[in-house]
Amino acid sequence: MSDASYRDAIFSTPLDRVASFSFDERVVACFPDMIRRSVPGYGQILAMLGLIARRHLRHGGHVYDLGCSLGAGGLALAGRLSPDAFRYTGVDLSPAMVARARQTLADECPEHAMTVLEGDIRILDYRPSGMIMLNFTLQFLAPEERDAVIARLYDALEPGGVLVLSEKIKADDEQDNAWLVERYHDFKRANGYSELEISQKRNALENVLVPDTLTAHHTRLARAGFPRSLTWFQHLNFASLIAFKA
Ligand SMILES: C[S@@+](CC[C@H](N)C(=O)[O-])C[C@H]1O[C@@H](n2cnc3c(N)ncnc32)[C@H](O)[C@@H]1O
Ligand SMILES: O=C(O)C(=O)C[C@]1(C(=O)O)C=C[C@@H](O)C=C1
Repeated sequence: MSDASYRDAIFSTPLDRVASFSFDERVVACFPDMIRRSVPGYGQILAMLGLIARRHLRHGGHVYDLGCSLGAGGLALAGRLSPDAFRYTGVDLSPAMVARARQTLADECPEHAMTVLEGDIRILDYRPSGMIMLNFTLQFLAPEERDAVIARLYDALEPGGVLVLSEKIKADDEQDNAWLVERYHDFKRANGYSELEISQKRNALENVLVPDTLTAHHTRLARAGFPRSLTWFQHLNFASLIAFKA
């Protein structure tokens, strides 16, 4: 890999005031390590994206990766599909993420048609697409903004198109939710995060990453017009859904 990646130590020292989490230069520099150690099943979800595209995307179809960060979704597709099989557009609001994603995709898959736009998925002028990936991004939008974005993605999808939506989730039942969150913290401990890192990150994400329940996600997808959606992956309080446009 051309992009140096550092171990995530952002919340490892006591901070007087824990600022709200943001995708700044410091997060970008350690992002591959952070997401791998913080999202249960992240690698498994990425590994399936190419297989889903092979089944659902017509040859040469267009794919969006919204909130693409360093372009991991694009790399996953390029690993499974030939250059003529798809065109990829990653979109991210963070200039530091966009710069690194462009460099990584150019270095790692020079033969593929990969574009990365700096933009806001809430106001993007979407082009018709066969597949849209929204991996751990919707959770960062204000809850009242989520319906409108999903409705616009439904409109952008071509007939037969699919939306892959991966999210941190909340369980419907409070007791179930507490168990999942406790085991999620065990997962983080097992991946080398300290108590201080876990609690400071939790504070930084408060009101920034607001998870929905799976029920809320499926209901929203139906409201936007998707006739069918299912949860195809769940590991603790992280899940991935797929929604089909008729
Ligand atoms: C957890 S990361 C996504 C991880 C990435 N999809 C992956 O698979 O590696 C969330 C990303 O969403 C981006 N983001 C948040 N709000 C956004 C918005 N309104 N428009 C575009 N990108 C946004 C952030 O800058 C960040 O890079
Ligand atoms: O660390 C956490 O508590 C998380 O929720 C993980 C999570 C995410 O789900 O997006 C939060 C922020 C970073 O983008 C990477 C991973």
